[in-house]
Amino acid sequence: MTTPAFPFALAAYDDPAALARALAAHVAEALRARVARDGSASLAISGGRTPTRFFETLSGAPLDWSRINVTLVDERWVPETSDRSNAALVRRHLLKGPAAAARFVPLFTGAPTPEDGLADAEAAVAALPAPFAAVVLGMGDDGHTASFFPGAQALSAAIDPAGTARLMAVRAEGAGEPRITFTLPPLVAADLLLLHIEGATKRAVLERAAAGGDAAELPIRAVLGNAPRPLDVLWCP
Ligand SMILES: O=C(O)[C@H](O)[C@@H](O)[C@H](O)[C@H](O)COP(=O)(O)O
Repeated sequence: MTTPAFPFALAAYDDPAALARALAAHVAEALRARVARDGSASLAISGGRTPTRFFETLSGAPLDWSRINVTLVDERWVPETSDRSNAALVRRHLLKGPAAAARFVPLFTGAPTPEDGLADAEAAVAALPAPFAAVVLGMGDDGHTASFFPGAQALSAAIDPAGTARLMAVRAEGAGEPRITFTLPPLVAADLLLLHIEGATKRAVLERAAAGGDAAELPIRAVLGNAPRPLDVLWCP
């Protein structure tokens, strides 16, 4: 067996419920540790279809949620009335029960475009305790993570490990609507950085990415190649 260009550590679970329990336990532990150390903590989570069960499980975690800030790794530039809104997903599935006490910092500002809203969104996230205690990434079948989409004009700036912008507006064919995303540096600086993927297709994409090649083709490579240690991946069929 050849060593992959970008090593990662994969934990495989039997089913989505077992994965969600393990993921929620890891994230809760990272949040608890940061609250104990600093008095507050922040968490950045992904939207899309995969994380719903994880959100539901985490919402019941016995944490001092009033000390926890929650934001999104990326957001589609739509209001919360849209069924494409990641913020709406977080409100519906995470910010309830004990987790209703968390402070949520959405990325959508109501401005007409993400370029117009960028400064206000930057100001909102600048107030978050940094670095993130935990970041949970997802991945699309095209190898995008956060809003690092193949073919996006902003891609090389968004995944520049030496970049200084925290947020960036992104437009890409595969993205649907315009988006706003955290850039690579604040994401890989998290105390705990996890990738949550489900299904054989995504696992195959991850393995192809890890074998090496250009991040412009499979942007998840930017995370695999710049994470401070082999990326922790939670997977189930
Ligand atoms: O807003 C988004 O779309 C996400 O934050 C995105 O990066 C997501 O994690 C992947 O697209 C996977 O999405 P699925 O879970 O729907 O496959």
